[in-house]
Amino acid sequence: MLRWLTAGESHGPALVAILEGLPAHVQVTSADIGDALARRRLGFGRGARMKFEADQVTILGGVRHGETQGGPVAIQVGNTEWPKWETVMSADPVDDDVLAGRARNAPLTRPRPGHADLVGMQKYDFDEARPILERASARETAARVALGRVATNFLQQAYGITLLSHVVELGSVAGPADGLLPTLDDLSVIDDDPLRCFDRDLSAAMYAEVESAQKDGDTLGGVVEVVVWGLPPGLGSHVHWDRRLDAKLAGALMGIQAIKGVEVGDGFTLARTRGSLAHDEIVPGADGIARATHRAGGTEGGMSTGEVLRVRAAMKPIATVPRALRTIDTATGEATVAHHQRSDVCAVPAAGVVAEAMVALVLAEAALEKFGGDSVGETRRNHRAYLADVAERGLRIHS
Ligand SMILES: Cc1cc2nc3c(=O)[nH]c(=O)nc-3n(C[C@H](O)[C@H](O)[C@H](O)COP(=O)(O)O)c2cc1C
Ligand SMILES: C=C(O[C@@H]1CC(C(=O)O)=C[C@@H](OP(=O)(O)O)[C@H]1O)C(=O)O
Repeated sequence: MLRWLTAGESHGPALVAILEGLPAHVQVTSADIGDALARRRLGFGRGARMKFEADQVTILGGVRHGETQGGPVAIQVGNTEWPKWETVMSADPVDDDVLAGRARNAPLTRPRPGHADLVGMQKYDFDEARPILERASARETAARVALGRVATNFLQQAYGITLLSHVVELGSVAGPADGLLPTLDDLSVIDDDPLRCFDRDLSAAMYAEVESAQKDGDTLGGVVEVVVWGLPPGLGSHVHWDRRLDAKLAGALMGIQAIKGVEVGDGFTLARTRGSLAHDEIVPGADGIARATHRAGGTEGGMSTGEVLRVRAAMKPIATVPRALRTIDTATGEATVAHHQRSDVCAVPAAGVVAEAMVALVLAEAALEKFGGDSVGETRRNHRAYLADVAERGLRIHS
């Protein structure tokens, strides 16, 4: 079983992340994790913090000389701004008079609509939003991306599975039509574009959309797609709801801050399509069983089909709108506008990188459930033996 946890606040000293259940001999370095975090920091329309946030990576355990050892992998991602926040966010008690001298410590009593602020204050018995927003902040996604990179290395090294995300919609700019199956070559160039869109014309329109929102003091959401190549058939299961791969992917993607909708394959479009045009017919391929189309997005019956997997996540617009939204001051009960300092105008490309991480973690868990193994070599052998058996039974997938 693969388990993972993160801890830490947005303006605390660091985020920490633990991944437990990974086999020995996964090759991973702090430079790999640093690269993944750098991809998450990119994007057009991100706020001031992303320009200086350095994501200082330290692997604290589970890896020796660039290889996992079979024990839990622990990673720390340091927050560059910590010295400025040390008093306000100190874990140990701080004298009231010292705290009072800190501008950042003004109680946040104007909860921001669209954030966890108000309901968090109600639920956790706080008179201000600071303790809520610190943990609710998407800063935490840096820790998930760190873990996701370890899972991505594992998937690649053990089974030859590769995955990438791209932005398919941004604000009112709609991307590639449903059913389009981007190739690894299409998406390999995506890291050259901070908006992570592989269509140059669309990307240009997306830049204009962000600039226009920025000018208007507004924010944007969008839709990202994660595409996975090289999956074997049979990850997940049809036998019980909580073993379905599509359900696990949807849960993991919805678990990202600000994600409000998930689609597998052509998802919502399929609901508006007649059955004769909605499914992927099974046809003979040159070297195995093939599909005439790719509408299902690579799962049937809660299991990976062995086709390319496609999952989409819809992100709501950033909730800290510069043209501040109405709220109340909870200290006085009076109408006012929400607290606003700096924030992103658009974080959709970053959400795509986070979505990759979540998909990688879910797939790593599902693959280990299917193939087991305490070392990369062992799980690789099990995977190969399964694929050989499927082929022997005349059920090989066309590649
Ligand atoms: C990568 C990423 C960056 C984000 N940056 C911001 C931001 O700068 N300002 C903001 O208000 N919300 C930002 N968000 C979204 C908030 O964290 C999110 O709206 C908040 O947690 C409430 O959403 P929820 O209702 O889905 O939890 C970001 C989300 C992601 C995934
Ligand atoms: C720090 C990150 O994103 C932050 C997510 C975020 C939010 O409210 O979710 C608000 C902003 O943080 P701050 O309030 O410190 O400016 C973003 O910069 C990050 O992605 O690493």
